[in-house]
Amino acid sequence: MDFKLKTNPIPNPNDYGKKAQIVDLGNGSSVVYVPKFLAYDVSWEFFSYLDNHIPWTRPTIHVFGRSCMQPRDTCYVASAGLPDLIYSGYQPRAYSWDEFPPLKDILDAVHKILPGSMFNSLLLNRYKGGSDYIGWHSDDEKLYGSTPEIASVSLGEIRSGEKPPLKRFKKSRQDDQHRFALKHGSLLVMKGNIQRDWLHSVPKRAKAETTRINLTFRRVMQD
Ligand SMILES: O=C(O)CCC(=O)C(=O)O
Ligand SMILES: [Fe+2]
Repeated sequence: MDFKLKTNPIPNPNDYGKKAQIVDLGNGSSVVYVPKFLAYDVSWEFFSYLDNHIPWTRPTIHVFGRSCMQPRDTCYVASAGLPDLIYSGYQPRAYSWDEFPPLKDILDAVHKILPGSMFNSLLLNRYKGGSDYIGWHSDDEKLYGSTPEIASVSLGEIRSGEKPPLKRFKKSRQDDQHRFALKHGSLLVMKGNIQRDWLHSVPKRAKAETTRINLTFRRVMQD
């Protein structure tokens, strides 16, 4: 008897509709990068809408037993009725998609390029220059399940710091690190075991002077 997998585990970059780069990180982790996901001008329109209309906050978070101000602005959008998101001792208020119609347009574009995806929440980050950052972490909160797919759209300044922004958990040899320069209008998708086995970050970068906005679309599991 012959068996054939229902889906091809190694997707063809053309399946993503636009020129995509697929990086297999081993052990069931991979990254898909689509540099020209959104058109350049449209991306700037989204950027200025989000920069001006999102109710950005810079909350106090709690890490390693200390309180500190989160080193970037943030906002959380989620469908009604989902379990609350809590990270670093902070529970962001969940805004509704209806309050920010352009976010629904970006969500539609993400759903279209990733058939079968059903994102229901979005964490937005705004880095107002090179000293704003996000430290090494993984998005391994239980509410996303064990192998979440997370789709990340970047707008504005490219932040490709000196340090690679993805490293394997325990080992951190140079060849176990990967760096992506996330372009204006690009999409990066983290897949499979990546939140279990890898860390990612956007390091400080002295040379970055302008603002970068990042949107991470996630699916909160419902019981
Ligand atoms: O800004 C980015 O590219 C990453 C954001 C991120 O990792 C997060 O919000 O969990
Ligand atoms: Fe993250």
